[in-house]
Amino acid sequence: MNPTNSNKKAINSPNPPSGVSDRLQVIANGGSVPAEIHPAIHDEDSVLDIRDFRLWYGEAQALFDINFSIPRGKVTAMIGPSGCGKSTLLRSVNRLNDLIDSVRISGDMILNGRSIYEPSVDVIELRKRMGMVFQKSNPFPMSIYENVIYPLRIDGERNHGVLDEVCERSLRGAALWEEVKDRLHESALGLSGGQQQRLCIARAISAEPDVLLMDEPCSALDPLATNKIEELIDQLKGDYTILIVTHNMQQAARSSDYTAFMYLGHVVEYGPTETLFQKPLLQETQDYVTGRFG
Ligand SMILES: Nc1ncnc2c1ncn2[C@@H]1O[C@H](COP(=O)(O)OP(=O)(O)OP(=O)(O)O)[C@@H](O)[C@H]1O
Repeated sequence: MNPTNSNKKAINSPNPPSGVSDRLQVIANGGSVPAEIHPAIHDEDSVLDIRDFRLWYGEAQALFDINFSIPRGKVTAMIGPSGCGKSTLLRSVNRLNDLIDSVRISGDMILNGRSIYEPSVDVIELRKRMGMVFQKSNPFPMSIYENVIYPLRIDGERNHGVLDEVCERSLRGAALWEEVKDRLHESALGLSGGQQQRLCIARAISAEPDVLLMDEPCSALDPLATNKIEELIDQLKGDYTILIVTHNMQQAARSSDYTAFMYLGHVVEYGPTETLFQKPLLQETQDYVTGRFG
């Protein structure tokens, strides 16, 4: 497939594109190429459709014409060199970027058939339908129990039976119950780093989100704690749709069902993880996943 002729800068660049291998150069020159989307994705039931999504920080465009869908009950990883827009795209799903004054967007995202960016959308309600886990665990300075049920508390739930049940279910779901069941009312800040991250996952799933967003959830953890989170991701999929940003190629290969390779704000190739890592459609993807650049 040839790059599109949509951008004059690319067409008139001193080294005009001659084919697939020049894609990243075209993008670097400010041009646009259509993403390679593997047909397998079309067989999936999609929970989130990203449509012609673009984002600017002030004058600087960080995301370009993003079009892809996130399959329900699967783990989708976003990979790509630093600064390619992975976190920006992830944060756009729950409209966290709204909190930055200079951000402007166009296009839309459709969650379970409903627009995320329509003016009438209640952003607080929208965020309740998303769980978010950050790079650095962020337990609140309160008990383990209160951390887990926090989303229900702010929703006004007072029934102790319901709160207890959600607390146990979420902690079991986050593979933390056995380790903390005898100290639920102790401070969450006394847990280890890996436990704190699993606690944040428990809090994120307590409100049964439509999508669980994870931004480098293991980057601050040691290999053992990382392993536990990866096992947990494996257990959670099916019940939850997970969208994860990772720098760690092995982690993407191990933990995800689908992978999107991004470069300078563009999705370059998106498909089943195994294919993307072993037999991608594009040489550029092959070069990235085998560590030739990035
Ligand atoms: N708050 C912000 N204001 C202005 N520019 C920003 C802001 N956040 C990110 N950017 C820019 O947007 C682009 C994409 O950044 P983003 O953090 O989304 O990339 P990333 O792929 O997640 O990077 P990394 O892997 O290093 O975390 C970068 O050029 C970055 O400098």
